[in-house]
Amino acid sequence: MSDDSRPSPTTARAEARTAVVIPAAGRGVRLGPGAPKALRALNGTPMLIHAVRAMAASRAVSLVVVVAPPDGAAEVKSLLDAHALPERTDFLIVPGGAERQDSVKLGLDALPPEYDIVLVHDAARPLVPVDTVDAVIEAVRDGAPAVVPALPLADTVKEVEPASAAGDPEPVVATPERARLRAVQTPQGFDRATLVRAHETVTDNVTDDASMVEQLGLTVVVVPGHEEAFKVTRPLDLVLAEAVLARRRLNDGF
Ligand SMILES: Nc1ccn([C@@H]2O[C@H](COP(=O)(O)OP(=O)(O)OP(=O)(O)O)[C@@H](O)[C@H]2O)c(=O)n1
Ligand SMILES: C[C@](O)(CO)[C@H](O)COP(=O)(O)O
Repeated sequence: MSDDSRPSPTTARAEARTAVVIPAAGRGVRLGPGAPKALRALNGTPMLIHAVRAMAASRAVSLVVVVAPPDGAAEVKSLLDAHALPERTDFLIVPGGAERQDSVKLGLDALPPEYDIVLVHDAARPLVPVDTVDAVIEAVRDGAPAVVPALPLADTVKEVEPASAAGDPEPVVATPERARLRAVQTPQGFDRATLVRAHETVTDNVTDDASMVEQLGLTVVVVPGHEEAFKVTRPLDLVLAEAVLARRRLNDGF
């Protein structure tokens, strides 16, 4: 017997609630000595707070799970309490793990059952514009199991045979066709059940969540990324991030 009052799968996805997991437990070794990267300041405000605000700026996001440095959950709670954040958004804080993948899994494990769409967003990408966040959510709502924002590359990329010892030469093995390559950013968006299955199934070391979904044999959809969604990885990235914030302040007229 059919039940016409039951929502179709497409309608159900369009109405699904969205949560964001923000892995913020990394040390930031490539940025140099100092506090864990997510807690370092950009124009006086911790990078993590910028990232949380970037996610909470989307009206579709009703929960943000911050995955804190393993011994830093109390500090992260104090930071969230001390900064203005949208009241419509709920927050959870969980301690992170040894690798990014472990931290994302710990964040996923903390999600309440009512969230069917999950975004995973690096604290290290504090300046992603809300339009990019919304485009990712929209594509998941439209039915994609996994969505990544991405940009074409400016550099030519070479595949090399990695040196076995420091200083050894690294012969080039191949030059992939640049027009077919994309630099992938976050937030990456997922149907929750798919992302949970990917984290339960894939044990290889991977550098992003979408590649785990690829390993399940599912299609990952690309939407346009944004230059301001770059990852703060090395010291020069801090200079760029502060310049972007200064330009935004000028454009906003304060
Ligand atoms: N064990 C880890 C490692 C990384 N991350 C998070 O994953 C995101 C992307 O990682 P990356 O930029 O590599 O950060 P770090 O691991 O801190 O950087 P590095 O590799 O230079 O130490 C960051 O927001 C980082 O805090 C995490 O939550 N848990
Ligand atoms: C997830 C990611 O930001 C996509 O580009 C990236 O792979 C993270 O890499 P990292 O080495 O953990 O910074």
